[in-house]
Amino acid sequence: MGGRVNEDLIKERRKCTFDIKELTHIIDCGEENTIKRKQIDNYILNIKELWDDVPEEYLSHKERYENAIKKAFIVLKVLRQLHTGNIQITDHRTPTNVYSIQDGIFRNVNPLLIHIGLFWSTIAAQASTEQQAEWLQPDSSMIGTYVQTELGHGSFIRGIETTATYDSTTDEFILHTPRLSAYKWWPGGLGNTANACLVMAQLYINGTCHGLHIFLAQIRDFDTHKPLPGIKVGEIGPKMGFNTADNGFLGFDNHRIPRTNMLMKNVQVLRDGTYVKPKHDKLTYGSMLLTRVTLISDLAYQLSKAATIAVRYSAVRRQSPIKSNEPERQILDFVSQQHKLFITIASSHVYRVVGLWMWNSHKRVTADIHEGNMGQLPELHALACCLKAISSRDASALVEQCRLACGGHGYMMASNLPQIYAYTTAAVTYEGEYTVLLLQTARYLVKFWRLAAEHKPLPQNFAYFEDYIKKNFEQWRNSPEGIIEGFKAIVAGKTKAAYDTLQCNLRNGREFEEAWNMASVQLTNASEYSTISRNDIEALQSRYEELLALIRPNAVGLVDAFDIRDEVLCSTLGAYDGRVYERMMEEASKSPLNEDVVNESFHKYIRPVTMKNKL
Ligand SMILES: CC/C=C\C/C=C\C/C=C\CCCC(=O)SCCNC(=O)CCNC(=O)[C@H](O)C(C)(C)COP(=O)(O)OP(=O)(O)OC[C@H]1O[C@@H](n2cnc3c(N)ncnc32)[C@H](O)[C@@H]1OP(=O)(O)O
Ligand SMILES: Cc1cc2nc3c(=O)[nH]c(=O)nc-3n(C[C@H](O)[C@H](O)[C@H](O)COP(=O)(O)OP(=O)(O)OC[C@H]3O[C@@H](n4cnc5c(N)ncnc54)[C@H](O)[C@@H]3O)c2cc1C
Repeated sequence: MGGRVNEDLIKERRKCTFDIKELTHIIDCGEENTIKRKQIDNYILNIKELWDDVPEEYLSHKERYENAIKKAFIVLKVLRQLHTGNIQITDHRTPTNVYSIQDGIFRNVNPLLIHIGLFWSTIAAQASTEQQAEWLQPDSSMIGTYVQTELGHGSFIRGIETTATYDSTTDEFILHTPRLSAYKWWPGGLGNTANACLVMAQLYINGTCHGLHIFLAQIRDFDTHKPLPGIKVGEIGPKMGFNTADNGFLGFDNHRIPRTNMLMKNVQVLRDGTYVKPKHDKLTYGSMLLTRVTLISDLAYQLSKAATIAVRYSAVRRQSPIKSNEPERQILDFVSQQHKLFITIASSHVYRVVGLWMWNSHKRVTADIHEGNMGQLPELHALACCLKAISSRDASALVEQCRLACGGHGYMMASNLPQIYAYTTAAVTYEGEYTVLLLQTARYLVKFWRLAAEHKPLPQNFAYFEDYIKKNFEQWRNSPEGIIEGFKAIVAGKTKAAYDTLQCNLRNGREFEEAWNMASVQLTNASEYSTISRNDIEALQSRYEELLALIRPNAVGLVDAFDIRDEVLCSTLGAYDGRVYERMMEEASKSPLNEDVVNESFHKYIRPVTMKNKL
């Protein structure tokens, strides 16, 4: 859309006090990455077939999927060409970042998300060298997904009921779905797209259950795409979001696969049925750990999109004067509006930095595991659980706050904020539900509190537990170090409270698991344990308000630095030129309800009632 840039946005950009490009380079981890990102953006976003004439929302469920598949395979073809041309399409930060432009292409979810993000990465991490050589061919016919959750079990995966029974007479596993609750339910791309999948199932050898293992199973004919005999597969129906992801269901009726289709890097079943144990029995859960880590960066990116839309809109939107004799003000001038928006910008930076740190930690710990050293895995798991839980919860709350900050127009699909919310809030549930993951971290913390309470030696990372017990915490100081001290006091205090409740429940004769359940609200909720006083809080509040005023002139510059193209933002409210009302009118004109001046329902249903006695 041509036309002048909104005057208010021009003024905002003029008064920005820092170099926007420099911040973009910091966000991209270096200028060379910015250049590379822009090249890939240009290359892919210039493909005309990727753009819709009719907005996605006006398509039926089936049309949406078919449209998304068309685009997914255009993108896949391009990615393969880039790969063949030896152009590295992932960067060193996280594998999800370069896929972020896909948010714009699909305005929803790529049906190949799990194929690219989980199927390939699980094979790369958990299949043996020979299996990888066979399955990870760039021109493979396999379109895969990650099939774990069942109708009856998602969080408690030890409860999964699908079985893989070894038949030594034929050297095969028999995959079977024993009852309705054992049907696989949810995997992305499973409904119509995938012809293969990685299945999580209970391994049985000679009547002994060895727990959960991962198996590669072909489910559709590669040529005809028809389900193989013994496979019942389909799509699960419309959802709050993710409607182009064809999440599916799957049942096996004694479906046979070769023994060599079990992922065998960490664990093996030999020809004679001998079971060779893994070095750590949670290595099978490795894909969940990796995805939790990458999600933190992805959620930071979703926050930067929501902030860009809401801040630009708030600079353009004028409503009511502050003083009665003044013109109407930009809504960004209201301090309460700044309070709603600036925290979203800040949180995006926080989770971007933490996500990068976790990504590097994951690389380091994975290299150690490769060398047989599992020592750092529990800490990484505890951190990934907690950070995935709070980043998804924060992101969905803040995206919703941005939507509300755009008033009525934020409720329009054309603002793209409802879609960003639907995408973000799903992450609170998938890949480990919020509370369930917090309880995993609590389990880790309580273990170390027990050591502290029993005055046993603690690792350096938990020395502050001992400080808390010995009341070594200093009084609150308003400085970065002081704030960190304050947070340590909160963690120690809330862990102590939960631990004491747990002990009390145990003393009252409860079994451990029951005592744990009774303490679970304390285990997940923050309590007010702090070194901070009422005066400190007042001082912090006024400092916070000063900071809002300091950030205000740079607000538009800060979101411009995220450097998200209009084609990716997909928002009438957030485009770079700020031509909000023009874009809204143009989008409204695409509504099918504007095709006829008089809709035919008037003649069929309205007129016969309203004109009944007058005809
Ligand atoms: C690259 C990615 C790109 C794109 C992706 C983006 C978007 C994708 C969109 C959608 C994808 C959605 C995919 C899915 O949702 S797949 C399904 C995910 N499902 C889950 O996450 C299930 C959650 N449940 C669990 O993880 C487990 O059931 C559990 C809660 C962890 C409990 O497991 P359990 O076996 O019962 O273990 P516990 O008895 O509780 O603990 C025993 C012991 O093991 C430790 N532990 C648990 N998990 C791990 C792990 N992953 N790694 C290391 N250690 C682990 C646990 O701490 C405990 O240790 P102790 O020392 O205390 O004994
Ligand atoms: C959009 C989307 C995409 C998905 N994609 C995939 C996929 O590709 N592959 C796949 O395998 N799965 C996928 N899933 C499934 C997803 O991983 C599960 O839904 C998720 O792990 C939550 O499990 P659940 O549905 O069993 O929830 P439940 O565990 O039934 O949760 C319901 C409630 O019970 C509580 N609860 C459960 N257990 C405990 C406990 N021990 N202590 C305290 N409270 C508890 C929870 O906190 C929650 O409040 C997807 C889900 C969604 C929404």
